[in-house]
Amino acid sequence: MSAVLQDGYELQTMEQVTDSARRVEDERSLIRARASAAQPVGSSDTQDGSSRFVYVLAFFSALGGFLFGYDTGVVSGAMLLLKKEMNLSAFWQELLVSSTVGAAALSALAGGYLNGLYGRRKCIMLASFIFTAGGVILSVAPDKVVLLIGRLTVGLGIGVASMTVPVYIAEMSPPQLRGQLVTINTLFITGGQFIASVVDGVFSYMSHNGWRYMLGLSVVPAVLQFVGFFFFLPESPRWLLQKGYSQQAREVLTQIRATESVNDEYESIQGIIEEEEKEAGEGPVLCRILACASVRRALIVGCGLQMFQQLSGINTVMYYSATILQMAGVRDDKTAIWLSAATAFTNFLFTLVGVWLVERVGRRKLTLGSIVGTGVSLSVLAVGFLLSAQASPPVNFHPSDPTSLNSTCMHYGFCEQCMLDPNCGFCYFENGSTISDSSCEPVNPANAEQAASGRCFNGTQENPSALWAYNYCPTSYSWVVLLGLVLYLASFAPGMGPMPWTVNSEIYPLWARSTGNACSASVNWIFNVLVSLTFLHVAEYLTYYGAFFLYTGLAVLGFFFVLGCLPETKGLMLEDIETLFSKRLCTCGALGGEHAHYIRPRLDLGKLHYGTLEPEEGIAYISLQ
Ligand SMILES: O[C@H]1[C@H](O)[C@@H](O)[C@H](O)[C@@H](O)[C@H]1O
Repeated sequence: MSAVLQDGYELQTMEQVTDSARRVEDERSLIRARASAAQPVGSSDTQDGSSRFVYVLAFFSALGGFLFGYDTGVVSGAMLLLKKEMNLSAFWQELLVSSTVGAAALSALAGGYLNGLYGRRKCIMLASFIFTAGGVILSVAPDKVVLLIGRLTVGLGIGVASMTVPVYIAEMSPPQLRGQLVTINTLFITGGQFIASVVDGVFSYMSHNGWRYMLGLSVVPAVLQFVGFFFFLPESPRWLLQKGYSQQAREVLTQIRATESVNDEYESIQGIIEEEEKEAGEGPVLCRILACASVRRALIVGCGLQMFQQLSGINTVMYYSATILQMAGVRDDKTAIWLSAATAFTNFLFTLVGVWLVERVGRRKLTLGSIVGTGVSLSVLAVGFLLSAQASPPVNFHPSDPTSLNSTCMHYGFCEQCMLDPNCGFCYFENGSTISDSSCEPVNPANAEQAASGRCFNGTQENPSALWAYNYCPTSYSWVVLLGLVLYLASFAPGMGPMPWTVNSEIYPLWARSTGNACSASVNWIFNVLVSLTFLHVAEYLTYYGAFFLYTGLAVLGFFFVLGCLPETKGLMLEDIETLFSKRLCTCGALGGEHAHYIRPRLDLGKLHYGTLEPEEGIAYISLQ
């Protein structure tokens, strides 16, 4: 028999095949036994003690998530005040917003290295120290350069926290609670975003120095986290064992499980670490990850999930919610700020649904359901924008103001074209649903909430009932867009929001965990900055509905990615999860004795399938589930 071996196939004798098959079955029974041994929460005193402590631990760790949400969310409200007080150009505004996200992308990568070297606890303390320093710098900043330094500092903290906290919580949690506890971190992210929008609302009434409070308040949770970790919270036993601190590791395990009988768990972690050490190759961890097929697969799944999370447009939708609400008829600025807080609250509320569902339905079903809903609601948003564009009111008044005459705004015949040009806005009168005397006029460069001059310029407003629409057009289809927004948050927040973080915290073996999470977190930040920076340009070229149809298409791609690649990790011990991505051998009993078989596992629909191929007979996939 001639054999052509392809990548991923191994030539085996029947004896080896049978032996491997037995090993696979043994391991799988062990996993099942461990999973079923995991009792429901609070079923005994020990479990009560253990879960109480891990909940406290998750709370202090997730303050890192809160700061991530707060610092990324608070800036939009602070910018409204800052741009007036510091006279910031559009370039500086953009710089102050995106510098934080850019710094987070870089420091998430560096965080991987620091995590491996100094452990999870020290990295979380480092992040809270950086957050504190950043908050102080921002609240006392005398000028825009110091503000930039503060925003960069805060970004460094966010990056380290975003990759360390999920790993720490995952490593401390018992398997049956892990998904829920790690998802609490995302709940805190969205909670931080919500509190930030409330703080923005409250301090927006304080036109002088209000931004100092908005940006500086983050110091409070940062100090709380530092103190909590300094005095009470232990290092991860997995990291301790990996570094050879076995006695400490056993003590921490005993403390967090609230029981003396941690032998099984301790030995199982130790066994895996020893095995990993034997197999560990040489060179930088990233090269070893890329060279090892199973971990490489996990990395692709982890980075892909983070990429699709951002490509499905969450931050655009959140950022754009104020405009969507204005389209729906909210005219007053202050009301729009409070309604944006309502959007952030909806995101938070539905993340809570995710915390409740993750251990009930599992990561895979939750992510799949969520991405389907996300895609559908993105298309509802797109249709809403399309209908609004088609019914876009015409420009029928050409004011004789000299500023308008010199501007390109004068050339637009419909509101739709006018609002897609960032330099123009739509000025009109409304009588019931009738729009009259509408014009396209240049926006005031110092304040987009009014025109540069004429009827919609607040300074010399000739007619106070003239309305000004910047970035949107008055439409009677706003309810479709509003429906799309609510549907979007309700479907994105329970799954696509938290699952990329949760799944990443569990899919890598210990030796690759810090680096794997560092890479996937920075993919998240890179795509975050990419999507938010390109949104307005994409909308200019494709219009708003085009941009949202594009996001719909990306969500469809994301669906197939999740469908084909994401296995279920619910209930498994961290040490067992790697096997979901690894090449395994098994045999089909019917195959003949002296035959050699090409064997390759494949991940399909979340179940593991092991394939045996006899050259004459083709591939036969058998499922062990
Ligand atoms: O998981 C979070 C969450 O969904 C936030 O609302 C979003 O702003 C972040 O970008 C994301 O990573």
